[in-house]
Amino acid sequence: VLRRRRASDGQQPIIEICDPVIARRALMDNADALCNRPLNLFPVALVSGRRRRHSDNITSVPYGPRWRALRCTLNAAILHPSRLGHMEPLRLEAMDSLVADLRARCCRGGGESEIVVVRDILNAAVFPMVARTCFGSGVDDGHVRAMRDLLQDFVLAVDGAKDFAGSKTAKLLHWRRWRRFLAFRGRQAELFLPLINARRRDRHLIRPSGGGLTPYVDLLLDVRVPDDDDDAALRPLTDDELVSLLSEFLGAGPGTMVSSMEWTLAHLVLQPEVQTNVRREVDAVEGALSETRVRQMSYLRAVVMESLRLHPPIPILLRDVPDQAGAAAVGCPATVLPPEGARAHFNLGEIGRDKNSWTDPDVFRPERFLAGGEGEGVGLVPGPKEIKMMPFGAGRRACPGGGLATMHVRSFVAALVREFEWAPPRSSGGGVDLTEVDGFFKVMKTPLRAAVTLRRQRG
Ligand code: HEM
Repeated sequence: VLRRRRASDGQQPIIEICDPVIARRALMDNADALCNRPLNLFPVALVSGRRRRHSDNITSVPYGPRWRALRCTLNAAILHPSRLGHMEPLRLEAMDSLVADLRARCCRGGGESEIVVVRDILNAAVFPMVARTCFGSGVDDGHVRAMRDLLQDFVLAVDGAKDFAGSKTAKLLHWRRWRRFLAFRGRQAELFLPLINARRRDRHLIRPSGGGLTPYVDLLLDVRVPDDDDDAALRPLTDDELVSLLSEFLGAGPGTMVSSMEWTLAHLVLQPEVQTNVRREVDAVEGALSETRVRQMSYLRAVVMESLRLHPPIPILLRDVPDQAGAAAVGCPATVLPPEGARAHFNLGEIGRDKNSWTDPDVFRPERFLAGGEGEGVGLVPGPKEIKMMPFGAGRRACPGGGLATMHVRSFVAALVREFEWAPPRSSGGGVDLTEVDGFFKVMKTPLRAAVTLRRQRG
């Protein structure tokens, strides 16, 4: 339940929490004691060599006025439920282009089923949508591809960097990888700054993208944050901060959503009866898969919730345990806390599979989230009473993007199930391997390959 082990870089002990009751006590009852992430773990902070107070995106900024200003900016204009509708044109466009692409592949194959690597087709559809949420609809395909490649390389480098974070000796040993890692920030700046400057220059002339959606970069250009030395004085964001916040948005969104879509489709491939139930619900709806229509699909919601319970796309939630109050919050005797503090790792996969919360916790059974089921009333982010799962975290630093992300995931799955049949590939072994790999994201060790067959032509 409560495991203690030392971090691989030998720096701070890790307190691993797998019990939802301890997680609730730590993150809800003792929210004040645990409201920051361990900064020395963030490769971005390592690369920039910044001091703590200069950390510069929402994930890494310490809890306080600057965090509040940045988080409110993202929430108010993009993630707030009242704004989600503005995202609809971009989402429908991305779904249409994914469906058209898959349909063309099926037709070229003469109506036979086509084998697709699901992660690849999803990445190709989701990333451009998120990039346009950031930079506006005018950003060209070449730039979008370059950003996607860079972010993918970054995720790979971060996964590789884990074993040498913080340790000087290890850094020397892995100096090649380290240098490559150092180069990322420069490459991000080279790629993003021309786009930021173009928006700086032209944004007043350009209509908002996606039917009223103001690109994230425009919001960031307008925001004023408390100054580092004087909270009462406000200043615009620096170029460095802009690059970091945009990278965070591009990194947080597509990877998590594609992971969730891939896991969900894997279960639909393995359990055709679940796929049929989703299809029945989706087929009952005529016309575009608007947000309003998708919201009414309760079985689809249950399927996505069940997928998030079993395979939370972010495997571990991190908190800095700086002092005795923090140690007490995670149920750790203060006497075992070394002067340099500790890190708390909340294992989201194990918390979602707790046998005291769920019957047959390892079984994929969406019905548990329907009315009368044991998961009825469980939300994306837990309330103060109880934690049964927390794929979007909990407490002050919980993910602000859950509403948007699950709307994207549900809509894409609905579109793909409406147009195509999904089955295991008959050739090449034919199996679906549900083995997980925990890196930056929780992904399928063997990327899902599925046999896709066109169901019907839509007018
Ligand atoms: C399925 C998709 C997603 C999952 C599973 C996910 C999960 C998470 C988790 C577990 C955390 C840590 C929460 C904590 O420490 O308590 C987090 C933080 C965060 N997420 Fe997400 N996320 C998703 C999508 C998104 C999207 C689409 C955005 C932005 C548009 C986003 C923005 C953020 C930000 C800014 C934070 C840091 C919040 C803070 O420190 O105040 N996420 N996310």
